[in-house]
Amino acid sequence: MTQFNDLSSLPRYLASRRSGRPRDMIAPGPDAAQMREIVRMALRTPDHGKLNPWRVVHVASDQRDAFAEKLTAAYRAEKPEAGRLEIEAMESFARQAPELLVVLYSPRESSKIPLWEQQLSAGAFVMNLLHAVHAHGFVGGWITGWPSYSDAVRDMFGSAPEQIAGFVFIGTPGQPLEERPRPAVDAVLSGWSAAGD
Ligand SMILES: Cc1cc2nc3c(=O)[nH]c(=O)nc-3n(C[C@H](O)[C@H](O)[C@H](O)COP(=O)(O)O)c2cc1C
Repeated sequence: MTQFNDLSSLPRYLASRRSGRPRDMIAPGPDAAQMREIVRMALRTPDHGKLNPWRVVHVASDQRDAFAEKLTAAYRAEKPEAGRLEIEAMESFARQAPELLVVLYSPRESSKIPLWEQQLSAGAFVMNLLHAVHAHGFVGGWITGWPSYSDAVRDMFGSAPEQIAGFVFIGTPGQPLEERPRPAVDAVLSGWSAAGD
């Protein structure tokens, strides 16, 4: 059986990294001090121009009901025809897993650094955040879905032109993690051909 997120060495961890499924996560999650340390580690993210075009909002566990209420209201406002199941899915989204960090992409539009590079840095930041979560013995899951693309939801955490890069749910796996198919190295890695053929 594969051991995922093997913390016995850095290469072993990187070779066995696996996200958790937020809806399967149970307590414990990180405490306040661990959460600060997780974010501190994620600050070591490649970032052209030292712009830090990303920031994080922690939704505390006692704020999840309020988030669920606001999320379902935003969903209803955009989709007045939504049925009960869709609304319940939004409620579950807001309440799943012990901890929730919302990562915002905060572009510096006046900078000379292209926005594409700032977006790449935001993605790298979320990946680094996941590594930091796993380094603390927890499991993380990066998800987007409808809430990440709603301006009303974005406005709960930030303001335009910011965008939600992802919801990072954090906890302990409540179910064994399962392997996920990965591409073969040769499907991804090729040698360069100077002739372009
Ligand atoms: C930008 C982004 C958004 C994602 N959104 C979702 C999502 O909404 N729902 C989901 O099930 N997985 C989503 N994923 C995939 C998971 O985060 C995760 O990568 C996937 O389940 C595979 O697990 P792994 O990280 O162990 O490879 C997203 C990944 C990325 C990079």
